Amino acid sequence: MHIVAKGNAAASAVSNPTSNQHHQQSLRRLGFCSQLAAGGAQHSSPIVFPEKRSKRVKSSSSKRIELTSDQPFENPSRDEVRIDIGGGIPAVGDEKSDLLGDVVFSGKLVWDKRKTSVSPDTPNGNPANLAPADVPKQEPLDAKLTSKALICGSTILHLDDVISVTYNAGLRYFTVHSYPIKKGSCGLSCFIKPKRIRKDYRFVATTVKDAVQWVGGFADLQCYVNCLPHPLASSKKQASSELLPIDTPPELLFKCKNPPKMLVILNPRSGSGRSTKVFHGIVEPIFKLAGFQLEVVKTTSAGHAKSLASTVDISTCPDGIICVGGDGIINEVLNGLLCRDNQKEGISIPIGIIPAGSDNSLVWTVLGVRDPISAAMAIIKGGLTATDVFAVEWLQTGIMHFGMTVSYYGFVSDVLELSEKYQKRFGPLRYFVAGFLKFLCLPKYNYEVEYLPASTIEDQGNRLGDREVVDMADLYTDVMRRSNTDGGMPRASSLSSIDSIMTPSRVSGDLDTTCSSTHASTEPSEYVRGLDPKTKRLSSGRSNVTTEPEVIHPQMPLSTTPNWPRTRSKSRTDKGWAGTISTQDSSRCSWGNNATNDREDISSTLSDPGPIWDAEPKWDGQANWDVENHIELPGPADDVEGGMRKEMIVPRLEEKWEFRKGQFLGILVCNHACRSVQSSQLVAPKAEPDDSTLDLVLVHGSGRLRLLRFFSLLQMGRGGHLSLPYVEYIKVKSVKIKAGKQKSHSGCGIDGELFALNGQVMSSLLPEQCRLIGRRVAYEKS
Ligand SMILES: Nc1ncnc2c1ncn2[C@@H]1O[C@H](COP(=O)(O)OP(=O)(O)OP(=O)(O)O)[C@@H](O)[C@H]1O
Repeated sequence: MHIVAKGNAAASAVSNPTSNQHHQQSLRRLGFCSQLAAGGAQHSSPIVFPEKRSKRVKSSSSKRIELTSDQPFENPSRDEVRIDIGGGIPAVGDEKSDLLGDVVFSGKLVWDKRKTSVSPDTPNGNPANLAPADVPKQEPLDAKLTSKALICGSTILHLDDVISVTYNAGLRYFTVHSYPIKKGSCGLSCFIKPKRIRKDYRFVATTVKDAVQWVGGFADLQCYVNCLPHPLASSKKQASSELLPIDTPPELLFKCKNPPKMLVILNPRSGSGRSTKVFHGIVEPIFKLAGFQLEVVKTTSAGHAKSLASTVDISTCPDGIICVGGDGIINEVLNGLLCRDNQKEGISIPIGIIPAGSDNSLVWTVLGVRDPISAAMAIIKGGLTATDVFAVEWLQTGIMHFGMTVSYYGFVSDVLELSEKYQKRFGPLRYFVAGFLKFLCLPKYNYEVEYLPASTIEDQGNRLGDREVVDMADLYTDVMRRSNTDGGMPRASSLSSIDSIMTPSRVSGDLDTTCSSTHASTEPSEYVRGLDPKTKRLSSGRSNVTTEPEVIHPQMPLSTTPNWPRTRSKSRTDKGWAGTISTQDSSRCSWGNNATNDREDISSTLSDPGPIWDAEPKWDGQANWDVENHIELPGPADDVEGGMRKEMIVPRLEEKWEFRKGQFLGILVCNHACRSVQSSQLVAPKAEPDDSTLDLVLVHGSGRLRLLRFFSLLQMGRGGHLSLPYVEYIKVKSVKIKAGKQKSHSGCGIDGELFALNGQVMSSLLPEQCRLIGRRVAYEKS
């Protein structure tokens, strides 16, 4: 292993400049962020956000030092405590220490562990009460700031855990604010959940200019910097020789960027009322530390969040909306966003989630975080994770409701409905009570289910010759118009109930199997029978229809469009996402295999920005989500926005809708794996939130024994429930469900909202994806 350059040489090169000009050049050469501040007004506690520094950091790569295993730190202090924050990162000197990334800056630092009093002037922990020359009498340690960590002596502080850095202009001190995971002591660690706690590390650089370099290095690495005025500036005290003049030269200030501005929608009833405490007590201070500007609105009733999201002026919260609560409040916000006049803008508004409800399956499953601090850090670190959105459409009325987690029918939706009655009396226990009662008097549920397996589309997508060209505009869905009218029952509760539904005490089995497996072509459902002739043929899988003119019946669903319902009457040009529909439809339907791969590429780009020097600033200026962060799937070039009629390719007449009819204990249509925060439950292990498919779980039959076996295996979280002989698990593009004759058991739950299942509903994915703020982390880490 080789040392490319000596870190201290680089450090001293900038710490002793001969002139201001030389100094600025040095800073530039090293890629630091000493950009001219916008005037001297920056003394007023500016919050600093890094600029696009990637190129500068990159260009300095020749001067960067590679951290290698044969470059041990010299003279580590004896009383130094090694803090391996984050776990699993090797100690400096280990053969894997290059995992800590490229060195951005190196030099000497003193880790000042003395306690300082916290005053109103120093809320961020910088030592205003210490005299500038009051440096602890400790030996300076070799220190390096790498792209992944700050290493001081044998201490490693991972940047993943860092929220921001506070620096007072003109001082040698700077403070790093972090929330590392505190592990339990060895004996208890397996019983105690790892928890993040705040830790502030104060360091003293060799010189003021060095301090600026260190802080600039953090800014280069996308850490937020709170740059405060000199502590003596206000008291007009004489600056010592070590201090810079009160009017700090502008080249030593970091350029201020607009801090992220977001709207927080907080459901004060979530999690039995703990959400307010969670937000104000735990999460808000973290956002403040990171410089976020938040406008907090507490909901006053069910539906408030939806109306807020549908009407909010996005220029007041250009960086997104943060939902504080359970899955229900997120669902409201999603539906509100999709109700906006400009739907394309609506769905592109990023959604952040702070879990504070009974269950938060979405953020846990998709981002891998389940505690509020980790969720806040994911938002602060930024990045976007694309997530499919499904629409459940009531085919007879055209009403739509959107979701990102799951829609469900049968026993679970019945329990949710019943649990509403016990909300006040039992709180979160209501699911258990309702589940138990429902279990004791378990009804029989009858449904007709039609589904379009995902593989059918992909197979057909490869057979170019068999495709039919359909005018894209005819397939455009007027989703907004119909989704504005909500129908059905009032909301009952969330999916969390699946987890906590029941532990039955009595079992009596009833092992009837009444499912029938029929092909849609031979036994179309009533709904399919009601379609126009062409649609019927499309749905039934016959392959001899080619060019006859298409008749579109208002209010009539079309089964040729597996991923989205088709348009009725809305004009094409005024709909924001028409163009993207064209692109995505094509990729979803016609080039299924390629599309899947391309989509994964795109998703991974979103989730992983690559090396830090290639990363864009996360909150750079005013967000323009359409342009800067638009998630677009690959597909043929189109120009719908320009008014051209687009064509898309739809698999021709080969859609093999499968048909099931009979008794079902439950039907679950999952958009992601549906992990539960409360247990190891995992409903759809193969589901991915961005794979353009839905995962259908059919629990056939009736009877308590079946139900008990299913739930017992479901709770184990190993997918055992899917191996039961009466459970089917299929990846699908679209599902149609219709209740049997027992109208009393016909609820439909969507992400915690409960609706009446009147007539037939169809679940399918929207062509656009939603953006959750944050990147996925490994589940174990949270
Ligand atoms: N101020 C309010 N008063 C009453 N209900 C509200 C209020 N704000 C939101 N709601 C409703 O509460 C529902 C549940 O919210 P959320 O999912 O955030 O909490 P939760 O604790 O997970 O609840 P649950 O376990 O019942 O789903 C939302 O769907 C919304 O309709």
